[in-house]
Amino acid sequence: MTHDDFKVKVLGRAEVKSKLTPSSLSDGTAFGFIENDDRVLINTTLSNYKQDVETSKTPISFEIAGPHEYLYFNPSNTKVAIVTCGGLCPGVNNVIQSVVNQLYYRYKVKQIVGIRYGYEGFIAKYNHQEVELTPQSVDKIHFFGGTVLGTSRGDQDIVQIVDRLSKLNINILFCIGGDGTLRGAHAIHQEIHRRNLNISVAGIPKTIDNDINFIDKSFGFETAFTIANDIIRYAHNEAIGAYNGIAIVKLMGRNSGFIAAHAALSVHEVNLVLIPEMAFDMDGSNGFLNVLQRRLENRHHALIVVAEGAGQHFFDSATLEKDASGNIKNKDIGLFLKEKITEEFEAKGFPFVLKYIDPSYIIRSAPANANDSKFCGLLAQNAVHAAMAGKTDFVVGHWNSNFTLLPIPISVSKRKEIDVEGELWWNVIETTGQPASMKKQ
Ligand SMILES: Nc1ncnc2c1ncn2[C@@H]1O[C@H](COP(=O)(O)OP(=O)(O)OP(=O)(O)O)[C@@H](O)[C@H]1O
Ligand SMILES: O=P(O)(O)OC[C@H]1O[C@](O)(CO)[C@@H](O)[C@@H]1O
Ligand SMILES: [Mg+2]
Repeated sequence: MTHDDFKVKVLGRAEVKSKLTPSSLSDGTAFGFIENDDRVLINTTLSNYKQDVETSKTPISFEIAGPHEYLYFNPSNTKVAIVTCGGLCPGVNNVIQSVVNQLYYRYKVKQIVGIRYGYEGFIAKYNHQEVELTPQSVDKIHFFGGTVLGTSRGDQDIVQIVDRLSKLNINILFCIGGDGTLRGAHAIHQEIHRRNLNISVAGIPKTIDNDINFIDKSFGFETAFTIANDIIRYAHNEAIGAYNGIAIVKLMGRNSGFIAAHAALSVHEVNLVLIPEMAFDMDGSNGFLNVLQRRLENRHHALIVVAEGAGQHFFDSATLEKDASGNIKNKDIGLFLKEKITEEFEAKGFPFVLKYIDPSYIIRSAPANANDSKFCGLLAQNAVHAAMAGKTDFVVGHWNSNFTLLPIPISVSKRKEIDVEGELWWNVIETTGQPASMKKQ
């Protein structure tokens, strides 16, 4: 990838160049506006910088988000739609509320509609009616988990979506969702572009899995692993309460193990973490079962955290099922581990007590915690700034302490995963004391 791949698109030249009133203090000091060439480096190490200088390469960087002085849209006749798609995630209502408030109070945009139940809300056959959104109607929604607009999975016809956007005279569409939603947003943008329409499409990254590329964290992730933290601590009590007690906690994380890794790092009592990115064997002297048995022989209890996407290689790939959006439905690795441990230890006459805990949706249907609430508000404000300036096909992100804007295709070009040779995974290994590899010898 080159520097140019990271350039955010802007809609064609604006007819009306409205100006944003600066945020200023009574002494006239104004909060600065952002210029299009304000950027943050992807890699800030000195060695990387020297290498770029030596090879005369323009380093890869992201556009910094923030208020632009010149607006593409004229607030008095701008109409905005907001849609939420994919699985629930803490903070969706905070984002909806902050988008509405920022548009209404900062930009004086008064026409805002919510699309019901994800992308299917655009499709006539479902007969979902748009709802008007005002600061009054979204007042207090941030106290609740879920999404007041409703959500859905499943492919929808992009042509019909853009027909509906045109019919409603929408100028800006905010798509709140994960990688699937962002792919959908890009497809909508392409159809808008094909028809030469002036509609901006903005993405706001929602996923507890934290698997969106080039974004250091998605909203909801932190709340999800914080809730998991409590559950793991309680599971530890189950493990230590019995001789050779084993507690297994399965956590969401379809393809990436960030929730499991961060939850384990935040608890410190976890002995084994299994994630999708790490291949492991059941048998053999270094395999999972023997590692677990040695742990029990030494300490007489074991706390295991397993991400739902771990160990999928143990299941027959011919029986794989997909959800309505085409995402692979993982088989239950927690139950599989329970069965394998039971089989092995019973056959050996090795005493144990096993509790399997699957908190499932509980970690994602709760309201956002304080840090996520703050993060949601700032992501939303920055998405509004960029969209009002005419940016399109972008997702608002966060990198190296800055809010950023990324072209959507870049953000979905690859799923973000844990590098098992990188710092985060080594932190997990050092904190848990688990072997670096659980592969057969
Ligand atoms: N390539 C695509 N083109 C058009 N629409 C898409 C595309 N990929 C996904 N979508 C649509 O985006 C919506 C959300 O996708 P999906 O169910 O995968 O959730 P997500 O946004 O990835 O969130 P989660 O993190 O919960 O999985 C669905 O309606 C899906 O059909
Ligand atoms: O059962 P659902 O709602 O399709 O979603 C489950 C998936 O959604 C996620 O929570 C991501 O949103 C994954 O961790 C999980 O695999
Ligand atoms: Mg997804």
